[in-house]
Amino acid sequence: MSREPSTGTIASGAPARPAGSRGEAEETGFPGTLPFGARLGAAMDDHGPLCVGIDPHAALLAAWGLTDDAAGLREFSLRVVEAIGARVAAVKPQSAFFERHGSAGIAVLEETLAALREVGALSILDVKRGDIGSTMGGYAQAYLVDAAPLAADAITVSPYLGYGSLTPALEAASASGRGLFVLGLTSNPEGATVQHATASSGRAVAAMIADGAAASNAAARAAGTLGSIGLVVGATIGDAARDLGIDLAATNAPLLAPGVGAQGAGEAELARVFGAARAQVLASTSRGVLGAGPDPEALRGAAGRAALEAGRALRR
Ligand SMILES: O=c1ccn([C@@H]2O[C@H](COP(=O)(O)O)[C@@H](O)[C@H]2O)c(=O)[nH]1
Repeated sequence: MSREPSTGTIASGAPARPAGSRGEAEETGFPGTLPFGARLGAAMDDHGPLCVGIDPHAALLAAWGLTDDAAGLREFSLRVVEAIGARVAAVKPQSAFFERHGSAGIAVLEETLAALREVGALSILDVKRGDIGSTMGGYAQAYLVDAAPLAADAITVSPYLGYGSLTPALEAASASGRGLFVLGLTSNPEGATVQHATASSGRAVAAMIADGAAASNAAARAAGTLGSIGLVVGATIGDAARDLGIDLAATNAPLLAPGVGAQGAGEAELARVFGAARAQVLASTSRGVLGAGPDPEALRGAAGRAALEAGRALRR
Protein backbone atom coordinates (compact mmCIF):
# COMPACT_ATOMS: atom_id res chain seq x y z
CA MET A 1 0.00 0.00 0.00
CA SER A 2 1.44 3.37 -0.89
CA ARG A 3 -0.81 5.49 1.27
CA GLU A 4 -0.18 7.52 4.42
CA PRO A 5 2.18 6.21 7.08
CA SER A 6 0.35 4.48 9.94
CA THR A 7 2.08 6.38 12.74
CA GLY A 8 0.53 9.15 14.81
CA THR A 9 -2.64 9.30 16.84
CA ILE A 10 -6.37 9.38 16.38
CA ALA A 11 -8.29 12.23 17.90
CA SER A 12 -8.50 10.45 21.28
CA GLY A 13 -4.75 10.60 21.56
CA ALA A 14 -4.44 6.81 21.59
CA PRO A 15 -1.02 5.79 20.28
CA ALA A 16 -0.63 3.68 17.17
CA ARG A 17 0.13 0.06 18.00
CA PRO A 18 3.47 -1.22 16.72
CA ALA A 19 3.17 -3.88 14.05
CA GLY A 20 3.81 -7.48 15.02
CA SER A 21 1.76 -7.76 18.20
CA ARG A 22 1.91 -11.54 17.94
CA GLY A 23 4.83 -13.38 19.54
CA GLU A 24 6.11 -14.46 22.98
CA ALA A 25 5.23 -18.10 22.36
CA GLU A 26 7.09 -19.64 25.26
CA GLU A 27 5.10 -17.81 27.95
CA THR A 28 1.80 -19.20 26.76
CA GLY A 29 2.31 -22.65 25.34
CA PHE A 30 0.81 -21.41 22.05
CA PRO A 31 2.91 -21.94 18.97
CA GLY A 32 3.95 -18.45 18.06
CA THR A 33 1.36 -16.25 19.69
CA LEU A 34 -0.32 -15.09 22.89
CA PRO A 35 -3.92 -16.23 23.26
CA PHE A 36 -6.44 -13.98 21.54
CA GLY A 37 -8.05 -12.86 24.83
CA ALA A 38 -4.71 -11.64 26.18
CA ARG A 39 -3.92 -9.83 22.92
CA LEU A 40 -7.37 -8.23 22.81
CA GLY A 41 -7.12 -7.13 26.45
CA ALA A 42 -3.77 -5.45 25.71
CA ALA A 43 -5.15 -3.78 22.59
CA MET A 44 -8.15 -2.42 24.52
CA ASP A 45 -5.80 -1.08 27.21
CA ASP A 46 -3.68 0.61 24.54
CA HIS A 47 -6.40 2.03 22.31
CA GLY A 48 -9.69 2.00 24.18
CA PRO A 49 -12.55 -0.49 23.89
CA LEU A 50 -13.52 0.16 20.27
CA CYS A 51 -13.75 -2.06 17.20
CA VAL A 52 -14.45 -0.46 13.84
CA GLY A 53 -16.23 -2.52 11.20
CA ILE A 54 -15.36 -2.54 7.51
CA ASP A 55 -18.81 -2.77 5.96
CA PRO A 56 -18.52 -1.60 2.35
CA HIS A 57 -22.23 -1.13 1.63
CA ALA A 58 -23.00 -0.10 -1.95
CA ALA A 59 -24.26 3.24 -0.62
CA LEU A 60 -20.99 3.88 1.22
CA LEU A 61 -18.92 3.04 -1.85
CA ALA A 62 -20.99 5.61 -3.76
CA ALA A 63 -20.66 8.19 -0.98
CA TRP A 64 -16.88 7.74 -1.09
CA GLY A 65 -16.91 8.24 -4.88
CA LEU A 66 -15.95 4.62 -5.51
CA THR A 67 -17.31 2.07 -7.96
CA ASP A 68 -19.53 -0.75 -6.70
CA ASP A 69 -17.11 -3.46 -7.81
CA ALA A 70 -13.98 -5.22 -6.56
CA ALA A 71 -11.76 -2.22 -7.38
CA GLY A 72 -13.95 0.12 -5.33
CA LEU A 73 -14.18 -2.45 -2.53
CA ARG A 74 -10.38 -2.74 -2.43
CA GLU A 75 -9.82 1.00 -2.32
CA PHE A 76 -12.43 1.44 0.42
CA SER A 77 -11.10 -1.38 2.60
CA LEU A 78 -7.43 -0.50 2.33
CA ARG A 79 -8.17 3.18 3.02
CA VAL A 80 -9.92 2.18 6.26
CA VAL A 81 -7.04 -0.10 7.28
CA GLU A 82 -4.50 2.61 6.58
CA ALA A 83 -6.43 5.41 8.28
CA ILE A 84 -7.36 3.64 11.50
CA GLY A 85 -6.14 0.03 11.51
CA ALA A 86 -3.25 0.64 13.89
CA ARG A 87 -5.22 3.04 16.09
CA VAL A 88 -8.16 1.02 17.38
CA ALA A 89 -8.33 -2.16 19.44
CA ALA A 90 -9.69 -4.27 16.56
CA VAL A 91 -11.11 -4.05 13.06
CA LYS A 92 -14.06 -6.19 11.93
CA PRO A 93 -14.48 -6.80 8.20
CA GLN A 94 -18.04 -7.91 7.39
CA SER A 95 -17.67 -10.88 5.04
CA ALA A 96 -21.08 -10.36 3.38
CA PHE A 97 -19.98 -7.13 1.72
CA PHE A 98 -16.94 -8.88 0.21
CA GLU A 99 -18.83 -12.05 -0.76
CA ARG A 100 -21.35 -10.04 -2.77
CA HIS A 101 -18.55 -9.34 -5.28
CA GLY A 102 -17.83 -13.07 -5.77
CA SER A 103 -14.32 -14.47 -6.04
CA ALA A 104 -12.86 -11.00 -6.71
CA GLY A 105 -14.45 -9.81 -3.46
CA ILE A 106 -12.99 -12.74 -1.53
CA ALA A 107 -9.56 -11.87 -2.96
CA VAL A 108 -10.03 -8.34 -1.60
CA LEU A 109 -11.01 -9.79 1.78
CA GLU A 110 -7.78 -11.82 1.80
CA GLU A 111 -5.83 -8.66 0.98
CA THR A 112 -7.66 -6.69 3.66
CA LEU A 113 -6.88 -9.31 6.32
CA ALA A 114 -3.23 -9.32 5.22
CA ALA A 115 -3.14 -5.51 5.40
CA LEU A 116 -4.54 -5.64 8.94
CA ARG A 117 -1.78 -8.08 9.93
CA GLU A 118 0.77 -5.77 8.32
CA VAL A 119 -0.25 -2.78 10.45
CA GLY A 120 -0.47 -4.92 13.60
CA ALA A 121 -4.25 -4.67 13.90
CA LEU A 122 -6.36 -7.40 15.46
CA SER A 123 -8.88 -8.68 12.91
CA ILE A 124 -12.34 -10.01 13.77
CA LEU A 125 -13.88 -11.48 10.64
CA ASP A 126 -17.66 -11.20 10.94
CA VAL A 127 -18.69 -14.31 9.03
CA LYS A 128 -21.18 -15.94 11.47
CA ARG A 129 -20.38 -19.53 10.56
CA GLY A 130 -22.15 -22.51 12.14
CA ASP A 131 -22.74 -26.08 10.91
CA ILE A 132 -22.58 -29.71 11.98
CA GLY A 133 -19.28 -30.50 13.66
CA SER A 134 -17.58 -32.15 10.68
CA THR A 135 -18.31 -29.16 8.42
CA MET A 136 -17.40 -26.78 11.22
CA GLY A 137 -13.95 -28.37 10.93
CA GLY A 138 -13.80 -27.08 7.37
CA TYR A 139 -14.66 -23.56 8.51
CA ALA A 140 -11.99 -23.83 11.21
CA GLN A 141 -9.45 -24.67 8.50
CA ALA A 142 -10.68 -21.72 6.44
CA TYR A 143 -10.30 -19.04 9.12
CA LEU A 144 -8.44 -20.25 12.19
CA VAL A 145 -5.11 -21.70 11.08
CA ASP A 146 -1.97 -19.77 10.21
CA ALA A 147 -1.73 -20.99 6.60
CA ALA A 148 -5.33 -20.12 5.68
CA PRO A 149 -5.62 -17.31 3.10
CA LEU A 150 -8.59 -15.95 5.08
CA ALA A 151 -7.03 -16.38 8.53
CA ALA A 152 -8.23 -13.80 11.06
CA ASP A 153 -7.44 -13.26 14.72
CA ALA A 154 -11.04 -14.14 15.55
CA ILE A 155 -14.30 -14.90 13.75
CA THR A 156 -17.96 -14.73 14.65
CA VAL A 157 -19.79 -18.08 14.88
CA SER A 158 -23.39 -19.14 15.27
CA PRO A 159 -24.20 -21.65 18.05
CA TYR A 160 -27.68 -22.53 16.80
CA LEU A 161 -26.65 -26.04 15.80
CA GLY A 162 -25.73 -26.52 19.45
CA TYR A 163 -22.75 -25.09 21.33
CA GLY A 164 -21.02 -28.48 21.02
CA SER A 165 -21.10 -28.24 17.22
CA LEU A 166 -18.53 -25.45 17.55
CA THR A 167 -15.93 -27.83 19.00
CA PRO A 168 -13.68 -27.97 15.90
CA ALA A 169 -13.57 -24.17 15.84
CA LEU A 170 -12.97 -24.00 19.59
CA GLU A 171 -10.09 -26.46 19.23
CA ALA A 172 -8.54 -24.69 16.23
CA ALA A 173 -8.78 -21.32 17.96
CA SER A 174 -7.17 -22.70 21.08
CA ALA A 175 -4.36 -24.37 19.12
CA SER A 176 -3.46 -21.24 17.15
CA GLY A 177 -4.04 -18.50 19.73
CA ARG A 178 -7.13 -17.25 17.91
CA GLY A 179 -10.59 -16.40 19.20
CA LEU A 180 -14.29 -16.82 18.51
CA PHE A 181 -17.25 -14.54 19.15
CA VAL A 182 -20.32 -16.69 19.65
CA LEU A 183 -23.68 -15.08 18.87
CA GLY A 184 -25.38 -14.65 22.24
CA LEU A 185 -27.82 -11.77 22.37
CA THR A 186 -27.65 -10.12 18.99
CA SER A 187 -28.38 -6.46 18.36
CA ASN A 188 -31.33 -7.01 15.99
CA PRO A 189 -34.84 -7.05 17.50
CA GLU A 190 -35.76 -10.34 15.78
CA GLY A 191 -33.04 -12.20 17.71
CA ALA A 192 -35.15 -12.26 20.86
CA THR A 193 -37.64 -14.78 19.41
CA VAL A 194 -34.94 -17.46 19.47
CA GLN A 195 -32.40 -16.21 22.00
CA HIS A 196 -34.88 -15.38 24.79
CA ALA A 197 -36.80 -18.65 24.38
CA THR A 198 -36.70 -21.10 27.26
CA ALA A 199 -34.92 -24.39 26.52
CA SER A 200 -35.95 -27.77 27.94
CA SER A 201 -33.45 -27.20 30.77
CA GLY A 202 -35.51 -24.22 31.93
CA ARG A 203 -32.66 -21.84 31.03
CA ALA A 204 -33.02 -19.31 28.26
CA VAL A 205 -31.24 -20.30 25.02
CA ALA A 206 -28.90 -17.29 25.30
CA ALA A 207 -28.10 -18.19 28.92
CA MET A 208 -27.06 -21.68 27.83
CA ILE A 209 -24.80 -20.19 25.18
CA ALA A 210 -23.26 -17.92 27.82
CA ASP A 211 -22.74 -21.00 30.03
CA GLY A 212 -20.88 -22.64 27.14
CA ALA A 213 -18.59 -19.64 26.73
CA ALA A 214 -17.97 -19.52 30.49
CA ALA A 215 -16.89 -23.18 30.42
CA SER A 216 -14.61 -22.52 27.43
CA ASN A 217 -12.99 -19.60 29.29
CA ALA A 218 -12.58 -21.33 32.65
CA ALA A 219 -8.82 -21.95 32.30
CA ALA A 220 -8.17 -18.32 31.32
CA ARG A 221 -10.26 -17.21 34.30
CA ALA A 222 -8.15 -19.38 36.61
CA ALA A 223 -5.04 -17.79 35.08
CA GLY A 224 -6.48 -14.31 35.65
CA THR A 225 -6.70 -13.36 31.97
CA LEU A 226 -9.57 -12.55 29.66
CA GLY A 227 -10.83 -15.62 27.80
CA SER A 228 -10.53 -16.09 24.05
CA ILE A 229 -14.08 -17.29 23.48
CA GLY A 230 -16.19 -14.18 23.28
CA LEU A 231 -19.89 -13.51 23.05
CA VAL A 232 -21.74 -11.15 20.73
CA VAL A 233 -24.01 -9.08 22.93
CA GLY A 234 -25.63 -6.12 21.23
CA ALA A 235 -25.49 -2.71 22.85
CA THR A 236 -29.17 -2.40 21.92
CA ILE A 237 -30.54 -5.25 24.10
CA GLY A 238 -31.57 -3.18 27.13
CA ASP A 239 -32.03 -5.32 30.25
CA ALA A 240 -32.27 -8.66 28.41
CA ALA A 241 -29.11 -10.21 29.89
CA ARG A 242 -30.21 -9.48 33.46
CA ASP A 243 -33.81 -10.49 32.76
CA LEU A 244 -32.64 -13.85 31.39
CA GLY A 245 -30.40 -14.51 34.41
CA ILE A 246 -27.14 -14.15 32.49
CA ASP A 247 -24.12 -13.05 34.52
CA LEU A 248 -21.96 -11.65 31.71
CA ALA A 249 -19.04 -10.87 34.01
CA ALA A 250 -18.91 -14.52 35.14
CA THR A 251 -18.36 -15.74 31.58
CA ASN A 252 -14.85 -14.15 31.45
CA ALA A 253 -15.68 -13.68 27.77
CA PRO A 254 -14.75 -10.68 25.68
CA LEU A 255 -18.08 -9.12 24.76
CA LEU A 256 -18.35 -7.80 21.21
CA ALA A 257 -21.04 -5.14 21.33
CA PRO A 258 -22.41 -4.12 17.92
CA GLY A 259 -25.29 -1.69 17.71
CA VAL A 260 -23.30 1.43 18.55
CA GLY A 261 -23.86 4.34 16.17
CA ALA A 262 -26.15 3.60 13.22
CA GLN A 263 -28.30 1.15 15.20
CA GLY A 264 -28.90 3.75 17.90
CA ALA A 265 -26.86 2.71 20.93
CA GLY A 266 -24.42 5.11 22.61
CA GLU A 267 -22.75 5.70 25.94
CA ALA A 268 -25.89 5.37 28.03
CA GLU A 269 -26.86 2.06 26.43
CA LEU A 270 -23.36 0.59 26.80
CA ALA A 271 -23.30 1.46 30.50
CA ARG A 272 -26.82 0.11 31.08
CA VAL A 273 -26.45 -3.16 29.16
CA PHE A 274 -23.07 -4.21 30.52
CA GLY A 275 -22.88 -2.92 34.10
CA ALA A 276 -20.40 -5.05 36.05
CA ALA A 277 -19.13 -6.70 32.84
CA ARG A 278 -18.14 -3.41 31.23
CA ALA A 279 -14.38 -4.04 31.40
CA GLN A 280 -14.88 -7.04 29.05
CA VAL A 281 -16.69 -5.04 26.38
CA LEU A 282 -15.42 -4.19 22.92
CA ALA A 283 -17.93 -1.71 21.51
CA SER A 284 -18.36 -2.09 17.75
CA THR A 285 -19.47 0.41 15.15
CA SER A 286 -19.27 0.38 11.36
CA ARG A 287 -21.41 3.00 9.59
CA GLY A 288 -20.99 5.37 12.55
CA VAL A 289 -17.31 5.76 11.60
CA LEU A 290 -17.30 4.85 7.90
CA GLY A 291 -19.87 7.56 7.18
CA ALA A 292 -17.19 10.16 8.00
CA GLY A 293 -14.96 8.97 5.11
CA PRO A 294 -13.26 9.00 2.72
CA ASP A 295 -10.97 11.66 4.19
CA PRO A 296 -8.48 9.80 6.46
CA GLU A 297 -8.39 12.61 9.04
CA ALA A 298 -12.18 12.60 9.23
CA LEU A 299 -12.17 8.81 9.66
CA ARG A 300 -9.58 9.10 12.42
CA GLY A 301 -11.62 11.85 14.06
CA ALA A 302 -14.80 9.76 14.01
CA ALA A 303 -12.98 6.71 15.34
CA GLY A 304 -11.34 8.80 18.05
CA ARG A 305 -14.69 10.22 19.19
CA ALA A 306 -16.27 6.76 19.19
CA ALA A 307 -13.34 5.36 21.19
CA LEU A 308 -13.65 8.20 23.73
CA GLU A 309 -17.38 7.60 24.13
CA ALA A 310 -16.93 3.86 24.52
CA GLY A 311 -14.13 4.46 27.01
CA ARG A 312 -16.28 6.85 29.07
CA ALA A 313 -19.12 4.33 29.18
CA LEU A 314 -17.05 1.24 29.85
CA ARG A 315 -13.91 2.21 31.76
CA ARG A 316 -15.14 4.54 34.53
O1 LIG B 1 -25.73 -8.83 16.71
C1 LIG B 1 -25.07 -8.39 15.76
C2 LIG B 1 -24.02 -9.09 15.21
C3 LIG B 1 -23.31 -8.51 14.20
N1 LIG B 1 -23.61 -7.30 13.73
C4 LIG B 1 -22.79 -6.74 12.62
O2 LIG B 1 -22.14 -5.57 13.07
C5 LIG B 1 -22.14 -4.58 12.05
C6 LIG B 1 -22.97 -3.39 12.49
O3 LIG B 1 -22.84 -2.36 11.55
P1 LIG B 1 -23.37 -0.86 11.88
O4 LIG B 1 -23.14 -0.12 10.61
O5 LIG B 1 -22.53 -0.33 13.02
O6 LIG B 1 -24.80 -0.98 12.24
C7 LIG B 1 -22.70 -5.28 10.80
O7 LIG B 1 -21.62 -5.85 10.09
C8 LIG B 1 -23.56 -6.36 11.39
O8 LIG B 1 -23.69 -7.49 10.53
C9 LIG B 1 -24.66 -6.60 14.27
O9 LIG B 1 -24.98 -5.47 13.87
N2 LIG B 1 -25.36 -7.17 15.28
